Amino acid sequence: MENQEKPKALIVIFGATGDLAKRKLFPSIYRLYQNGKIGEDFAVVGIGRRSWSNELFHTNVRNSLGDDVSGKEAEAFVSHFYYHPFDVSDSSSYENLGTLLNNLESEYRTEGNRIFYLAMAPQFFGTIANNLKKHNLKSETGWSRLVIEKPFGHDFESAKQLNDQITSAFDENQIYRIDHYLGKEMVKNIEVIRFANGIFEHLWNNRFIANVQITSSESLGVEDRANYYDLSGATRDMVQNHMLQMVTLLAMEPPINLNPEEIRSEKIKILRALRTIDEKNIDDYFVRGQYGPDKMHGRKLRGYQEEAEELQNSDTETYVAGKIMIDNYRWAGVPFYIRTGKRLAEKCTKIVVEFEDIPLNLYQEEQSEKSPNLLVINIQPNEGVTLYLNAKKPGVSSYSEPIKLSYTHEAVNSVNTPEAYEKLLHDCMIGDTTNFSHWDEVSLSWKFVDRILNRWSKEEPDFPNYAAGSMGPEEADNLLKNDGFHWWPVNNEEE
Ligand SMILES: NC(=O)C1=CN([C@@H]2O[C@H](COP(=O)(O)OP(=O)(O)OC[C@H]3O[C@@H](n4cnc5c(N)ncnc54)[C@H](OP(=O)(O)O)[C@@H]3O)[C@@H](O)[C@H]2O)C=CC1
Ligand SMILES: O=C1O[C@H](COP(=O)(O)O)[C@@H](O)[C@H](O)[C@H]1O
Repeated sequence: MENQEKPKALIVIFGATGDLAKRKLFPSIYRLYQNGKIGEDFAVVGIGRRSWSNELFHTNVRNSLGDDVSGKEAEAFVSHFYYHPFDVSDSSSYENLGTLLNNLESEYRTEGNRIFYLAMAPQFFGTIANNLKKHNLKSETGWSRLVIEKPFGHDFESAKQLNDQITSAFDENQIYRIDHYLGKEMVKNIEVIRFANGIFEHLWNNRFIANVQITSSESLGVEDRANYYDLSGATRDMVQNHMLQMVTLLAMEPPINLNPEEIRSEKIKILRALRTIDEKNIDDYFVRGQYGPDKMHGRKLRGYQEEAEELQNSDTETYVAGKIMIDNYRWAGVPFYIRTGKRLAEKCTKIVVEFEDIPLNLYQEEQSEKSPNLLVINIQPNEGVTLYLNAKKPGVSSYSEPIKLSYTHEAVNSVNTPEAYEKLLHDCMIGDTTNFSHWDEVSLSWKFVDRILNRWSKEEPDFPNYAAGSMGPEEADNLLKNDGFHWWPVNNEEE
């Protein structure tokens, strides 16, 4: 990792006329610029097929920054952007790109550092990587980094093929596979909460933790991504990457230091310890769902199959819940429940760690009710941590009631925490690979979800099976009920 106060680089965005560039990449680069995380020594080259001029590119970049951004600073920012149209499958066009990069490199004093950001469909990743190598566009004087967007493959086999293609042109340590959950402030905080607090770390094992629940619910439906999503589904879209990454951070052993390699090696051990579920037993561990129509917040909502013509009769899952077992010394017997889905009651990502209850609570009014201690890590939209304890009800009663100790991240810092992409782009510029997925993580997580998907591909589901605006199918509740647990509410008002 370089110790650069204001890293210098040429950022080449393949897919600069697309949605991701507009919604995430340009605004993130702007915030790095505005916050002084990067100085004037950078330039961005945007690539797409559209025959845009530099001026039109500038207008689009400026518009992507929102209405509040205008004036001299916005103009100074967009002046660093250059549009260079070509079809990425046309090998001859890369020569011209090379000339442009060399010219900009001296103009912007970027010391030969180059980021190639592939914000395009994955079928182009291999072609682009090969052409960059073939036409000597990898830097000779500085560093070169290849940033790859998801999805990284469709299953283990296709991910491996893709990996073979890109690693024939770039070394593993030059490849930055984005998982934007790893850039979220509270996901990064998991490690700190665990390893910087004795009261948690000493209890963080199967003697004191009854179960862990990770929910990432979305109120939005498939929106305009039907083409992508219908081939993907919730398991590939969310479980293979974001959900399993959160499981590894919650379950890993303390690293010996904070080097990316050490942290990664602990995460990989967890992925290797995930219980291999026999295909015939998948239904005991995983539940899939697809939303049907319903009303939410007064709006009449369509079911998934009515969202677009090509989705009629689709059997793609828009919801997954699962019980993940980690068969190692620390976690033997502790279920990690995950659930994620579209068109659920609300947008929320939250982790609930349920501690083992005491054998007898003399202060519990209703003995049949359990009131275990909970540690809740709020990832979004609220950011913070809440610890649920039991304390005496005020007044003459000697019964206990749950109370909560809450820390709200935003309120304390009184500024918005950096957006995930902003953080990850900066990490890439300083060469910090901690928050990117290594091939070993990607391959192990594909192998894990492939078993589930294989099993499901052999049986037609009875879809739709949950109403838009609900919290998913009933079977997902049964997963926990069978173990004597229930999902703790994720209602944002709760915290
Ligand atoms: N959008 C999002 O929120 C997210 C997207 N992603 C991933 O990011 C990547 C990009 O997604 P998104 O921006 O939504 O996609 P879009 O369809 O909006 O954009 C695709 C881009 O690729 C360019 N392109 C396509 N074919 C060629 C070609 N042959 N030569 C040169 N340029 C080409 C298009 O430019 P033109 O049309 O001008 O040729 C456009 O800029 C995908 O891998 C997606 O899965 C990941 C997470 C979230
Ligand atoms: O990667 C993805 O994530 C988003 C959810 O991200 P969040 O930061 O809003 O929680 C999801 O909507 C999308 O389908 C998926 O591709």
